[in-house]
Amino acid sequence: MTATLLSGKELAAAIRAEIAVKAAELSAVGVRPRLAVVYATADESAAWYVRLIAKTAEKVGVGCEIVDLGPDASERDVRYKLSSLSLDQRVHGIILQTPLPHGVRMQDVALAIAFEKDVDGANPLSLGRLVSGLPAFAPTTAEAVVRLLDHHHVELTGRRVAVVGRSAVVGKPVAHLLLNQNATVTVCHSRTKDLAEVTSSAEVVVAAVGKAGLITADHVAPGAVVVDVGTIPTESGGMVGDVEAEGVAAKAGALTPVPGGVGPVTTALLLQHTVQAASR
Ligand SMILES: Nc1nc(=O)c2c([nH]1)NC[C@@H]1CN(c3ccc(C(=O)N[C@@H](CCC(=O)O)C(=O)O)cc3)C=[N+]21
Repeated sequence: MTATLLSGKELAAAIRAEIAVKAAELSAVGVRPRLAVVYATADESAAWYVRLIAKTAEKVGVGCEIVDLGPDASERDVRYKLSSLSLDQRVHGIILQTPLPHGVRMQDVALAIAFEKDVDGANPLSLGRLVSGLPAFAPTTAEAVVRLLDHHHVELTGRRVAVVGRSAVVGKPVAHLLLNQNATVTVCHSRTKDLAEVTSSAEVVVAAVGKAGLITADHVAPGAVVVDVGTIPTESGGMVGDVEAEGVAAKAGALTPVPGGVGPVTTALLLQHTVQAASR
């Protein structure tokens, strides 16, 4: 048996087409949706992702402002920039890219992102509102996982789902979104004892750790649905996920590819949130 590939390309294209229409409508009444992308790292893959956002934004008629604070930016520098962008009437969405400079913590600086512009759900207030059932933007990667499963008609109600990873940007919010879809969610992490035993008793496994090949065939039940959130750059300039794809594809029922899975949906949702923020 070989797993069905759950592509994210078609869903991402459909979301982009929707955004293009809405962005054009807004531009026609004088509101051009605009996203600010802030980064403060010399990390090559972050710079690559920033360019990808800018390129995609341009294609769908969303303005994009790239702010490079440099890898030596202080907490104060980052907060100041996020505060001024929050006050800037022309900017509707703000994303602060990771990784951040040494000693700068996302939860501290993201408080400076106005929550109406917090299109990647980074402000602790957004996460709190989300969990409380109040309107808020979810972190795009977490939302992309649930949207992709829905697009491929993967039922979540009553299903056992194992989330591997507990970050504030993916693991925790995706666990919450899955819970909202009535899944029974187990969150695993680096201290989980016998990870393979836990994940192989799940019908859906979401891998969101950032360690290449962590999830092998031994970690999944025959026929399970596996979502790979990892995007780890390889030395040859490619990209791999948290899932050892070849082995897992031979055992799982379905698997999201890397690239071409969760990634494109993530970027599309970032722009969709920006258009939603602009239409308010
Ligand atoms: N605050 C914050 N939020 C993020 O969401 C965030 C971040 N920081 N830092 C960096 C990572 C990385 N990330 C990716 C998103 C989409 C693709 C993506 O679309 N990848 C294409 C690759 C296409 C190609 O290889 O050319 C694909 O999967 O098909 C990749 C990586 C979001 N991140």
